[in-house]
Amino acid sequence: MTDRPVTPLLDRAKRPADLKQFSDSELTTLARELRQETISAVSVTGGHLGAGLGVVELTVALHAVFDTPRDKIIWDVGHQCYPHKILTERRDRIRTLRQKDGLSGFTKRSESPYDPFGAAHSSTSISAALGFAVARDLGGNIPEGLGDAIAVIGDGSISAGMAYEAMNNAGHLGKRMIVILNDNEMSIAPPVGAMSSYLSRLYAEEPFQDFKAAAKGAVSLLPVPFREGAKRAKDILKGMAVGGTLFEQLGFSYVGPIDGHDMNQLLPVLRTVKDRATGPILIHVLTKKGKGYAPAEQARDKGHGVAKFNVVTGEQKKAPTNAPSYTSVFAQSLLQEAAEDDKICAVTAAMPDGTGLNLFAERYPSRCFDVAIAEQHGVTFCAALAAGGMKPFCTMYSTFLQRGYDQVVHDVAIQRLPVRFAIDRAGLVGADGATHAGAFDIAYLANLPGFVVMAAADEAELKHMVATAAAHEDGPIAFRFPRGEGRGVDMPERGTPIEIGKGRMITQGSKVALLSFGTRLEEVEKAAEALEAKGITPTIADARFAKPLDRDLILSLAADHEALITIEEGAVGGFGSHVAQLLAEEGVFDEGLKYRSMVLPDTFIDQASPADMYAVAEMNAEHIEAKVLDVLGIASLGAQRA
Ligand SMILES: Cc1ncc(C[n+]2csc(CCOP(=O)(O)OP(=O)(O)O)c2C)c(N)n1
Ligand SMILES: CC(=O)[C@@H](O)[C@H](O)COP(=O)(O)O
Ligand SMILES: [Mg+2]
Repeated sequence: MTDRPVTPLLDRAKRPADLKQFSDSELTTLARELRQETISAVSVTGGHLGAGLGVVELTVALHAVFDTPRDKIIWDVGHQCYPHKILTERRDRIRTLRQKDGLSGFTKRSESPYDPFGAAHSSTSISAALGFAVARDLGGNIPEGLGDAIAVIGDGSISAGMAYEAMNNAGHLGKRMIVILNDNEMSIAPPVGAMSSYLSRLYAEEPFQDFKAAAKGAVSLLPVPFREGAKRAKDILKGMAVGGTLFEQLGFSYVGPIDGHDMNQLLPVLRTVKDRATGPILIHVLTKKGKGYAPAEQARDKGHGVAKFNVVTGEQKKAPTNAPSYTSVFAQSLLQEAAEDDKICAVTAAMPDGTGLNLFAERYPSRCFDVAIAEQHGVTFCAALAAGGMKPFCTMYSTFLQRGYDQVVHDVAIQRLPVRFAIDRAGLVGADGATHAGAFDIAYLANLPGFVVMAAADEAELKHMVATAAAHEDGPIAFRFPRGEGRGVDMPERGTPIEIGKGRMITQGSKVALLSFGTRLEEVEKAAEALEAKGITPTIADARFAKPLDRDLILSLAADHEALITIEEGAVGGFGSHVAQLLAEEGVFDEGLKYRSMVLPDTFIDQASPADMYAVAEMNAEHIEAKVLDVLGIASLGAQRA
């Protein structure tokens, strides 16, 4: 059902400045309409539903109290920004969210001046807010002006080191800035870790103890009705009652916790903070992820990420699948390996479901670790697990592993520790767009001495690579695989370790060799079929390894063919570059080999379906076919004839 909700007040709110004309009770009604509009929009696009629903009142209150875009609202991760987009002159395009040529599912500077800082990876917002605050105080000059800087960060995202690095710096600098801690007691999964327990303690029912001490602090920031209302004061002072919050010790004034769905609390607190803040302030806001939409509230993940759905029933329209997902093949294969080897353990950074490790956690709870959003820690933790004789599988999305890169180099690679990196979401991922593309891991891992880097061409290969990684003890090893379902190939009962550095021939042809690394192999095979019809039979090989390269395979392909083309789902500097280096060093170019390397282009590709994104990258079957014709000079002959 895609009927639009009736939204008379929202229809009048063309831009945030219009909110200034509304009374507080109208703002409450406006929030109700905004929630309905958000649900309606996501029902036709799919996307991150629960987080946005949880911040509807907060979004309205922030835009009503502050003056955006002069004041900067910086949404951490940005997955909760759909209501913000609706209020900031993008309502007309809200039903294009996450679609090709549509609105991004995250905040994006190039999209709107109301998005002062882009995001999608978590825990950057406090650093960004501090940067804006300092730029303001140093006289920075931008067209929208520089006013208040407000970071809105979730209880899941505040687990990451960056947030503490930023608070440490902000508390020291003492600049006026605002951090809103949006505490819904959820990450994607229920949050884990001591910090999460600490936040819960801040609002647990504890007896009110020390009004006097508290009165010196945050309470003086609050408006009179708040100071006088014993119940509210009690609520707000609970943080003080447990002896001064961590945030205060870091130099922030702490206000809260307040009910983030109650405009009568949000508006006065924000107004007072706006009027009186002199230094860094943290406002602790309690919200419910998925608030106001029963199917989201009741879902295990609180509607974190949904497909298109029926608004009335909440039923999601998931596309039928013909093959298991790569993630599930990985997860099942790891379970098989772990059943045979009690040293195998698994680490995720707040993505238990996305990586399939929820299954591992169920079966082997003592060997599975959700370290929260803390990729840097997760990698070093794995390094030491390996140093301690365990066999850790550090299971992360390619894009999030980027955050742990120094740890990969310094703690894993230099010490030659056998950490197994299971890299999910390799290549272009679709609706999450450029921020989530797994574009760089081949390049950033294959340049590290001693690393083994593999890519699975299909789900059976993935199974073998899990077995290979489990068996590999001589230093770090990584294997990558994409988002989505496999090819539907026959699957072995168990994976068998592959010889390190050995690729495989797929078909023997002549003239041109196509050397694939990863799941573009399917497109290569489609291209070969089309080429057959033109009388060209390419040789096809699956490299399996970007490091160590299968020198014999590559040099023999080079020797036996007029042209060699590599293809990989990664940026320049990866597999193809290593092949080119080998060929150059071996003098193969001196003999006249025609060499081409198909990699992701040197641009960030916006969201679309993966196939459409690969079309932009010119890496689908038709592009491979065209590349072959071009390198053999056949396309140009055709062009001359035309
Ligand atoms: C560095 C990084 N790691 C992992 C993720 C995946 N991720 C996106 S949102 C999210 C949960 C965030 O929880 P929280 O900040 O509490 O926001 P909520 O969804 O509860 O509103 C995670 C783990 C990410 N975006 N960035
Ligand atoms: C916002 C975020 O980073 C995650 O929610 C991400 O969108 C999940 O991606 P998958 O859907 O591929 O698990
Ligand atoms: Mg949360």
